[in-house]
Amino acid sequence: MRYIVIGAGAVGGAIGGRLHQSGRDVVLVARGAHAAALRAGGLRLTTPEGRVTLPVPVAESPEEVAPREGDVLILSVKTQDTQAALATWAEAAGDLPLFTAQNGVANEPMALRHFRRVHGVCVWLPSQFLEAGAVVAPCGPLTGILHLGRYPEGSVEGPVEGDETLRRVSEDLQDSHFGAPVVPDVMRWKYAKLLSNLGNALEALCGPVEGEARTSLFHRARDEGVAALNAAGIPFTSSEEQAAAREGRMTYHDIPGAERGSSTWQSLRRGRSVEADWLNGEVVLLGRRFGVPTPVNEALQRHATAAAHAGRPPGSLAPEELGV
Ligand SMILES: NC(=O)C1=CN([C@@H]2O[C@H](COP(=O)(O)OP(=O)(O)OC[C@H]3O[C@@H](n4cnc5c(N)ncnc54)[C@H](OP(=O)(O)O)[C@@H]3O)[C@@H](O)[C@H]2O)C=CC1
Ligand SMILES: CC(C)(CO)C(=O)C(=O)O
Repeated sequence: MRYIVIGAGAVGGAIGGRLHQSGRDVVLVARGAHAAALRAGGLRLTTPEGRVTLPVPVAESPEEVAPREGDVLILSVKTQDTQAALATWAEAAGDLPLFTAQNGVANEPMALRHFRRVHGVCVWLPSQFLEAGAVVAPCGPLTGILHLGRYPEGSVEGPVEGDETLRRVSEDLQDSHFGAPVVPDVMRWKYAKLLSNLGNALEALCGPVEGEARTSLFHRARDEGVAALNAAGIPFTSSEEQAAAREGRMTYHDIPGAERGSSTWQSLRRGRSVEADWLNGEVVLLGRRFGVPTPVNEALQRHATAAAHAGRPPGSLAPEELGV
């Protein structure tokens, strides 16, 4: 089995790097200065165990990878880049299985337009990509926990337990410093994760979610998300269920010299576009469809997107300036 990791940034670099370290066949697909740095000097992966340089093969296009029978695609671009990546890879990938190692809940239906065999991944994997060629994955003993499941759930190919691809990918990940439970309801996990990611834009705009003003804004954004999911009849795992899955298995370690911030914070820090339309924007969409007011998520979506367009760095807004 060869893993083609499309979008080898924070999450893709950590997953691809760990799989490579455990002897799996991996190709990292990257672009721009990051691709050049990976080719020139390998992937510099920092974990609580230290920093290693991994000579993982790198590619920039399907032609260079030449996908073949037995390959598995892992999609780990931000959601705003999903459609373009799917369109680039679908033809060359044929009937190969695709795993969506991404936040939000919009990637799986997008992927299903192009790929028959789609597997959702709920990604608990704090990781940083701030410098070309370098990824930091600060958690241990597990680097991350990746719940895996078929999309759509209960699809035509029989019970999830009999899915050979899921079983093998789960085994490979578990040999590579990840928890990787196969679940029959991966979207239930992903909707719960979406609720926690409603704080990403807030942290990127206003700084860490601490202190009265920012904590209260996060709770309001989350409450709107819960109300929208309930109104839409969408199930999500409870905080207790999620905490039990992670219990003592993933502790955040301070890595000297490494900055800390969510994936959206990192996007602003690197001057890139943000994922807010697909995180806060998912709640806004559901709110509009099911009659639930979502003013805090609307403000976070709007301000985060504007900050990215204007090239503003993280932390440029006071909580009061959100106007909610
Ligand atoms: N970072 C984290 O801690 C976590 C992130 N996630 C989720 O994981 C997903 C990925 O996030 P993250 O790893 O942070 O994102 P990153 O921005 O770190 O990595 C994505 C990489 O994909 C590259 N890319 C985009 N499109 C293409 C393409 N068509 N071909 C090749 N490369 C491409 C980007 O390039 P460029 O830089 O040029 O745009 C970037 O290098 C998101 O959904 C995020 O929310 C989930 C849990 C934790
Ligand atoms: C909340 C966090 C850091 C956890 O992995 C994340 O999902 C992100 O940065 O997008």
